[in-house]
Amino acid sequence: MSSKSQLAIAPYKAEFLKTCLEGDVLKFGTFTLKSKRISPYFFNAGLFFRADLLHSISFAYANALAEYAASNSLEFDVLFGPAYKGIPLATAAVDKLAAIDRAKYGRTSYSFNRKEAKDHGEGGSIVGAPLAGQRVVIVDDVITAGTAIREAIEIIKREGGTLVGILVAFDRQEKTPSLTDDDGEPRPSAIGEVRKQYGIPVLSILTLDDVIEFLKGLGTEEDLKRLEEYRAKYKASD
Ligand SMILES: O=P(O)(O)OC[C@H]1O[C@H](OP(=O)(O)OP(=O)(O)O)[C@H](O)[C@@H]1O
Ligand SMILES: O=C(O)c1cc(=O)[nH]c(=O)[nH]1
Repeated sequence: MSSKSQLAIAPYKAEFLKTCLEGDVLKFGTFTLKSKRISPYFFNAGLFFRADLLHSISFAYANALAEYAASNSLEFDVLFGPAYKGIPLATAAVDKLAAIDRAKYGRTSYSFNRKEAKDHGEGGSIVGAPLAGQRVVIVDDVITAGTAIREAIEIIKREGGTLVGILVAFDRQEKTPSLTDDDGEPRPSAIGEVRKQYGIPVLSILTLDDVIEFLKGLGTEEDLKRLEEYRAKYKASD
């Protein structure tokens, strides 16, 4: 890999991106998204199952959150991981927060939803910390059209929690879908809309722009070209 491409983005991002590429978390090809868009790349956080990969992503989450919290006086009680892929991410991130600063984060908790409510035993649809009266940060993998994040926001509201922030590994920086999807009209991203609507920080470790910068000069011209074409088609206006 050339040092030129690695210098184009922050070193901690380049490090995380290399881990994603080595673990096949970030792949190039042809993928159908939840929004039905056809994408030339896919970020599969389900592949952070190996100890070293989970360690890498959960530290990246915890560092990003702790740094933002320190410089912006953000306070939170619970990390909420939407089912399914958000579950191990939020759980591991809470553990790393305590490793970074036990005095500050030792009592920070995790919580997640069941996709189907359980009607026996302890019942209910939330596992982990109850959300009522708590300041909650959503920890998830990717935001594309924002459907999953809006579902998570509704769950937190319903359970009586207060949403204070969102942290994702990857911001695809795509405009929100319209009825015809490819209508050529400028629109903001789902992240931009959520930021505006709720007035909360939405943080991401990596963006599509970061990946494109990183790939420049790496000799993967075909992937780079397809990513740039996709960005031109779906790039959000914010
Ligand atoms: O912004 P959106 O267009 O909603 O798409 C992004 C979401 O879609 C996927 O989750 P999915 O709901 O497929 O569930 P999973 O975690 O069980 O894979 C992915 O993990 C993101 O959370
Ligand atoms: O939009 C999606 O469905 C999506 C995109 C992506 O890169 N990764 C993922 O898990 N889901």
